[in-house]
Amino acid sequence: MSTIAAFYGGKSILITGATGFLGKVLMEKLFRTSPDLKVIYILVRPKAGQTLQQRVFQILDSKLFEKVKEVCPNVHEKIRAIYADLNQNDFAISKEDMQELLSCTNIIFHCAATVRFDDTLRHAVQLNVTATRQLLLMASQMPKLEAFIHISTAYSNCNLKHIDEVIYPCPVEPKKIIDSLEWLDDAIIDEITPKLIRDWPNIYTYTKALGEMVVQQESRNLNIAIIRPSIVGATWQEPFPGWVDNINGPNGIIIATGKGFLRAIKATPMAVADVIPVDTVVNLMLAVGWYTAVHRPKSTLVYHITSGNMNPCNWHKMGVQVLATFEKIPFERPFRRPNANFTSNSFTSQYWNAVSHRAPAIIYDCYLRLTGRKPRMTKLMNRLLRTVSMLEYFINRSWEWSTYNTEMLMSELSPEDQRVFNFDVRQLNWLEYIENYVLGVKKYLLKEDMAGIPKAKQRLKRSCTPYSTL
Ligand SMILES: CCCCCCCCCCCCCCCCCCCCCCCCCCCCCC(=O)SCCNC(=O)CCNC(=O)[C@H](O)C(C)(C)COP(=O)(O)OP(=O)(O)OC[C@H]1O[C@@H](n2cnc3c(N)ncnc32)[C@H](O)[C@@H]1OP(=O)(O)O
Ligand SMILES: NC(=O)C1=CN([C@@H]2O[C@H](COP(=O)(O)OP(=O)(O)OC[C@H]3O[C@@H](n4cnc5c(N)ncnc54)[C@H](OP(=O)(O)O)[C@@H]3O)[C@@H](O)[C@H]2O)C=CC1
Repeated sequence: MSTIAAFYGGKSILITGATGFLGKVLMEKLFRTSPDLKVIYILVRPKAGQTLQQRVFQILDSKLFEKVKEVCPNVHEKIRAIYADLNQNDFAISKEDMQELLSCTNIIFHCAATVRFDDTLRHAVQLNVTATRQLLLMASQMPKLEAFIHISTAYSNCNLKHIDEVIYPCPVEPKKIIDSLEWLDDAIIDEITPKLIRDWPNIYTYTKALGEMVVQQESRNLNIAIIRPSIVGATWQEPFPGWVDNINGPNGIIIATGKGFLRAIKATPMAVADVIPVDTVVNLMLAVGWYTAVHRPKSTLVYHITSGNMNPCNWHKMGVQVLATFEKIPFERPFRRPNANFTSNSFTSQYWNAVSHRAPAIIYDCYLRLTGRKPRMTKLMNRLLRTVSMLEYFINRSWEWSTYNTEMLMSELSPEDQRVFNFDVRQLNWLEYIENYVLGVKKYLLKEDMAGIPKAKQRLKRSCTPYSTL
């Protein structure tokens, strides 16, 4: 019997960000391995015209939760969706709900965040910093709380090259930033933002670093741990390979390349592609929740969950494998045949953007106009190139993350727990993983029918562009 699975039995668990990519996989694994848990409270806001209940039903009715319904048929009764908006004071949680949360919660997993690179400083601070502080304050009023697990990112200190499992101080105190945002107007905030974020590449990574400082400062006598995943990718094994549900990180790039929109990218082929499967991250989270509650380390431990130092893969290898998979499993109705070039400097990058991206888009828009349709390709291409330019920072550098705490935890687990909550990334076969990843993007993101593969392959054969120049 798994000690970790048994630990979550009978527990009341609070998850923020449960409707997000990581949150859904976390809930799935919890219900599948500990169906006797008492309740999972999730803080949810209504969205896109859907009520909280509709959002919960949509998640539970998805393919991701198919196995859960077999092992935990009453899963609907075990999720308690609580209306909450982390942008508001007290999260706008009703008095009764707050009372229940405060008196019953045993474990907190804080996943909610804005992960947009271009968010405003005001909004990103509110969600990634102030809301974390607010949640810690709530946690300090929970008599039954055993552990508070905060999800950060391995890139919160990406202004450093070697990153240890410690909390690094930020140049300006989070409290000072929170206070000043209260009275500064938006125009001034925009002006001072570059000065504040200094050598961080974007507001997201900067505010995640501030969030960690807040965790350190407000930890009081709580049992807290911080988890820092690198680039979170599709599931590796559980509940099935290749599950993915948003266009963040590599996912949008895979789509744009597979559909033939993106054909060149400024990337360093030998830079480490530090992708980590989402189920690996979730397994570590659950192991950390157990360890923090049971062993109560004296200080806040930080755990890196990255692939680079244990089982490195580089962007070249990834690119080649992604392209090879497109040949076996092509996407439907591509704009052009998928192809990819790494460019090494800004000049060649601009050249390829003009020749391989903007010019074909303009020509295609002329064709659309001439046939009486609305032009759209130039706009789409411009947005794609803007997105790619924001990701470039991360595909042209390598980082070293130390993983002492993560390895220590692995050695503390029983053989059964190491199997059920496997976060040993050394066992990952990249070629197999990437193929399943691309297949998952096709199935779960693009919702393309696998029956269409032979036809898509025939089309690809007829097109004459050389396949890969990577
Ligand atoms: C095992 C997999 C390996 C993958 C390897 C890929 C190989 C692919 C192909 C082969 C060869 C080609 C060369 C390969 C070279 C390697 C390239 C790989 C790139 C991988 C880069 C990953 C870097 C991630 C870095 C992460 C660091 C921190 C990690 C974290 O902690 S948190 C999670 C990260 N957060 C995000 O990813 C959010 C980023 N997104 C944003 O901030 C915003 O979306 C935005 C970029 C600012 C754009 O905002 P907009 O206002 O314009 O609006 P919107 O969000 O609605 O999107 C607009 C349009 O842009 C499209 N789009 C959005 N995101 C992406 C994306 N990641 N890639 C492509 N396109 C994207 C979106 O579809 C919209 O399109 P439209 O509606 O048609 O206009
Ligand atoms: N994905 C990645 O590559 C990586 C992610 N991380 C970290 O992992 C965590 C989870 O990320 P991920 O799942 O990918 O992100 P998602 O964007 O998929 O999910 C974000 C979650 O936060 C919730 N949220 C955002 N704003 C609010 C709000 N005002 N009130 C209530 N809930 C809100 C979202 O709810 P809603 O559905 O209503 O929008 C959603 O559930 C984050 O802390 C992120 O920094 C770290 C490293 C890499």
